[in-house]
Amino acid sequence: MVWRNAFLDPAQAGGWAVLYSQQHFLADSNGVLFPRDWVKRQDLPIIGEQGIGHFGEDAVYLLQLKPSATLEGCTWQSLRQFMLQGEAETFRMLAYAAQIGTWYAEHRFCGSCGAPTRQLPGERAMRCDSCESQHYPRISPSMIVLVTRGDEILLARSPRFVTGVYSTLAGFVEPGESVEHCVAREVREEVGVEVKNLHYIGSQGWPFPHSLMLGFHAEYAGGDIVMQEDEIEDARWFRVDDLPPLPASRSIARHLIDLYVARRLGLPEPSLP
Ligand SMILES: NC(=O)c1ccc[n+]([C@@H]2O[C@H](COP(=O)([O-])OP(=O)(O)OC[C@H]3O[C@@H](n4cnc5c(N)ncnc54)[C@H](O)[C@@H]3O)[C@@H](O)[C@H]2O)c1
Ligand SMILES: [Mg+2]
Ligand SMILES: [Zn+2]
Repeated sequence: MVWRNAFLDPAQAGGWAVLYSQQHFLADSNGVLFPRDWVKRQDLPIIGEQGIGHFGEDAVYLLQLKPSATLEGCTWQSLRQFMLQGEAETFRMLAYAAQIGTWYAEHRFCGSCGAPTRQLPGERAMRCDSCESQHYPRISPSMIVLVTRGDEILLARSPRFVTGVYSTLAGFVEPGESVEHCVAREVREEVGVEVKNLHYIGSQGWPFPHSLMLGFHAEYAGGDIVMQEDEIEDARWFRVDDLPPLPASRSIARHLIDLYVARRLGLPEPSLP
């Protein structure tokens, strides 16, 4: 089944609902989709409602709930869990739903003047009538890069990672800089080395909570590894045939690594998930 984003009017009855709060979805043994009209009879603390798209032929709505909400036979499951183990199209749907939920939760009041906002009909925007501003879903561009040196790749560990896992370097683009500049700056800040010959590989929406990852390969150009305090716990060069535990297979971090390794070892190239 294929997921497609769409703007649906919540005034329409019927369809299916995903039940969302703070990066979690209610799920039972049948999954995350519940008959919407039935859900609305369950006396749940609903904060907001959005029509978000179609899963196959079915209309899907996002019901934003208070975190205290409970539904018999259901448990709250994290978006990260669906990224790690869920079916691909279901994860795409939930990734979109979570970002719409985050946007809605963070823009119920105007950031400029503090007045309550209202949702514009027909557009994914929160409107402040008091100061006439509009607030759209926020997307945070971030670079992610695999630094390479022939048969070696530079991987690092953040203290936040699962024990033993090493990954590529990543960081948020700052206002006014290009993504290319961000790659060079973040690599310098996090591991102290210089890079050259950037190659853009591809991008990935990353809903934790609203990053857009822009992925690169870059060649090592000089410098010794100097780790950034607090951010980087360890960073080293690894040979492509002797790698540590790597990030989740659905991440662009993993794709950048797998792609480079495949090219070096003459294996078939993987495609971006
Ligand atoms: N999909 C993937 O494969 C993959 C892999 C690694 C990182 N990521 C994502 O890349 C993003 C950036 O990576 P990072 O954590 O190394 O970033 P980073 O190196 O820029 O440092 C993180 C710090 O940036 C600050 N920050 C948080 N949100 C921000 C924002 N919207 N704009 C600017 N600064 C912000 C915070 O102080 C945070 O501790 C994160 O969202 C992370 O989840 C995705
Ligand atoms: Mg970083
Ligand atoms: Zn306002």
